[in-house]
Amino acid sequence: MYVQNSLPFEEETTVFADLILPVPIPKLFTYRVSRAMNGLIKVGARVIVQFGKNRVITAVVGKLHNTPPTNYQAKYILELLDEEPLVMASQLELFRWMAEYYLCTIGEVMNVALPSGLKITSQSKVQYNPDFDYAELLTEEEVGLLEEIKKHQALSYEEVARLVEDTNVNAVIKSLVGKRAVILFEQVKEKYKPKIARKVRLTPAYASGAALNVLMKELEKQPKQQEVLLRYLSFVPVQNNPALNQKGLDKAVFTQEENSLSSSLNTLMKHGIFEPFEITVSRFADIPDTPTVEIKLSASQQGAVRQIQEHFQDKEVVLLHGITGSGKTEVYIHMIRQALESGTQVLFLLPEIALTTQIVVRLRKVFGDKMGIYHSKFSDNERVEVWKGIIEGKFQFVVGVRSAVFLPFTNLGLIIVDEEHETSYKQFDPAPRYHARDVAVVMAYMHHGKVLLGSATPSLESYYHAQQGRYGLVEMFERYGDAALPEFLLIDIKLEKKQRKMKNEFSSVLLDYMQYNLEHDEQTILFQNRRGYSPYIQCEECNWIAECNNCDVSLTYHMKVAELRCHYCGHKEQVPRTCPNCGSPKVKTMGFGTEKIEDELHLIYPNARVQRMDMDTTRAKNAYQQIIQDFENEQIDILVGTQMVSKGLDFGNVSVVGIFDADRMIHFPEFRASERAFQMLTQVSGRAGRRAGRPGKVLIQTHNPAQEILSWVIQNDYRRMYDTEISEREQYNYPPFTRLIKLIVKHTDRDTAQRAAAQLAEKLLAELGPSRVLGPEPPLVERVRNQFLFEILIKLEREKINFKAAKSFIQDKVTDILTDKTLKNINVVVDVDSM
Ligand SMILES: Nc1ncnc2c1ncn2[C@@H]1O[C@H](COP(=O)(O)OP(=O)(O)OP(=O)(O)O)[C@@H](O)[C@H]1O
Ligand SMILES: [Zn+2]
Repeated sequence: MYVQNSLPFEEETTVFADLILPVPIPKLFTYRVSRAMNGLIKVGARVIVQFGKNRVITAVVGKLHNTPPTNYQAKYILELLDEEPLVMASQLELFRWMAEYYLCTIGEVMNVALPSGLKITSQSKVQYNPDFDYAELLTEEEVGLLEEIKKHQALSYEEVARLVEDTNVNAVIKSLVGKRAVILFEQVKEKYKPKIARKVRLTPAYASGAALNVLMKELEKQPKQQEVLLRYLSFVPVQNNPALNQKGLDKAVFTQEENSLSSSLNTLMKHGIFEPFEITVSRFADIPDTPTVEIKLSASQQGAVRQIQEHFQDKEVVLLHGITGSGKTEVYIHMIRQALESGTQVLFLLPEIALTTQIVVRLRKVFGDKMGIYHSKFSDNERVEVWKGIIEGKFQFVVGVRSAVFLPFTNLGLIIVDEEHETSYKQFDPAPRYHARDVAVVMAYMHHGKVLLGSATPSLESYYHAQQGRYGLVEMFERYGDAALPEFLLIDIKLEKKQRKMKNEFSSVLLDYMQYNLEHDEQTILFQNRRGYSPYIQCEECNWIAECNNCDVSLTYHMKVAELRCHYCGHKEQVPRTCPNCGSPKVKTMGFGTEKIEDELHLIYPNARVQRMDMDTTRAKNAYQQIIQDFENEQIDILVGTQMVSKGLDFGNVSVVGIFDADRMIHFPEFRASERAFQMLTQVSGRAGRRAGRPGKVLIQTHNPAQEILSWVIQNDYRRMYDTEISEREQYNYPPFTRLIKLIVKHTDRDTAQRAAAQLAEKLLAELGPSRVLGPEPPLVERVRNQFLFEILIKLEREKINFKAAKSFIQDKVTDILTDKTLKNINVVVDVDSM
């Protein structure tokens, strides 16, 4: 199936290479291969080329041939970076598919696929320093900028200039460099550097018991040098076991302190007693690597494994629907083992947030350092290590977030997608706007491998495919061990308010349960899917609300930093002391987020150990991990958080889960709202009572306890939710019965945006008909970062429509708009399978 790696070249022929350049232009570029490079260059290798007047960029060889381009003179490739392909033929095939399916260019796919450490650039770039751990040193502006840099992996000076408000870009960058938050790249060079540890050891002449005794005597007159030797021996007991000397000791042991011993160590090295050496260390060393623990599957888990295997006989994909705490992870582990034993590679996908200590540690215990980890919180260097490790055969098995689908697998036997319903599997920006679960299915097909999707609350799409017989379905309806599902209490806060029983955001019932938990050393999780202190501030006199300058959205009040912040563009400003509109001092915070709940908890329970977990408290590299660990060690009584607390966490001592503001999730104006609310409520509830003998309680605060969806959650009745929702989807032509393509038209001028969107919609409508084209309409937030948005939603039936042809038609119409001279600077985002 895969193309041959390199052409057998005759001496005389001129060789050309079609290159994949990281640019959004939908074609490959032909460059000329020099004689010297001729026999060496291979498809999938990286090369450096000049592109345009003064850009030097990294490209990947897509094809080798002997046909010169007809309409331009091919430039020479400047440099060949790899002797062996860095991008496998199987990846190229997948990337081509992604570009075609998601309506973007293969260059854009490549750009996202390659860790930036494998890319080279001639411009000065600022890159996030992954080892930076001192967020508290930064000003607010720097924090915002750093977030952007992190998001884009690296930014050029110009890009940074566009992001900072005051004109002094240099000063900001200089400060960030000074604080070691970012790294500057000036020249053309590879960014990846292996991590080196500097070590010292005794030279062979001294590495035995007898020689050491002599040496000890000799050093009696040099107490400092003797101290070096003694310290070395205390860590590396060479007297008892001379072989230990080989591994040596970190040099830092002698140099890192106030009265450092480095000069004495240097003297000893000069005299040939100690010798320095270096080793390359893996960057994953800090994740524990404990020996294998044997796990016995329960009867229900064994049953699930057997059924999955049976389905795999004739199905490519199996959906494992197992309730929260049913022990899906152990089932995965079993399947992974089998696949590895049969000699294939395995990929385990996890949603962004859940990939932390807990599950990784569980997998590490079983698979040790044969397992690679691919995560956005890891540094670029670490990602390069995984990439190369897969090619070298060091990692047969990789656990990773959505971008792990880009890794250089050649022989995938099994892909597991845990929490397959998670929306974070869908990438929104930049292109390719792919869904990692769907890509996994295609990928497995290309590799002749299998896919196991798992969830306690499957997406409607996957469950539908299972109902249709396209996927195998395996279900587990009991928790592991004798743990029971939690009991639910619906708290009518309308009633409590009337009876004046509420204490700020807390119902009396919730307070009672938390009190009980505090007294009995049991833990509580509180869930509010909104960060910050309050979502807006308002003037009591004139009703003025603080809004963002750049976006049509209210500013969130953050108490700890005493600021108003825009959650769409990152804009920040001071909190006004008086209303800017009428001058009244009665400006009040309205609504509540996690920060307010945390704050109130401190007042209500001054002695309780309260921790908040949301995007604001988990920015630093290890913050998330630390919170999880503290909670696991029961050093936290109450954990307050956004959806971060709802995902896959497994704690034994949580007996109460409290949910605020359930109504807002349920009534969100979006066709997936019921499905999402059900998933979110079920998942967060599932964190309670996960061990036998310790039943859990879930308290849901709502204005309307009679809502149907709450009864589904309480009865853990996924099927009822599914049946109700699926019939609505069918009736109104929504997925899984249709495929959605969302077009977002953007412009800084509202009229231009609207005009362009209307034009585009009209053209689409003429061909596709009114039942398939909705809009244009402004989205919930009409303006973001000073761009006005209009959305067009296209619904294409699964069966009736030729998806490929329809997409190509849509792409054409989009190109028309983008190239329309009367619509300067218009931007259109094309989002296939939009969520
Ligand atoms: N066979 C087993 N032997 C010992 N412990 C097990 C076994 N199976 C599951 N467990 C334990 O039961 C608990 C729940 O399992 P697990 O976390 O895999 O559930 P899950 O199905 O992934 O739930 P969720 O969907 O809520 O994340 C874990 O603490 C796990 O270690
Ligand atoms: Zn904004």
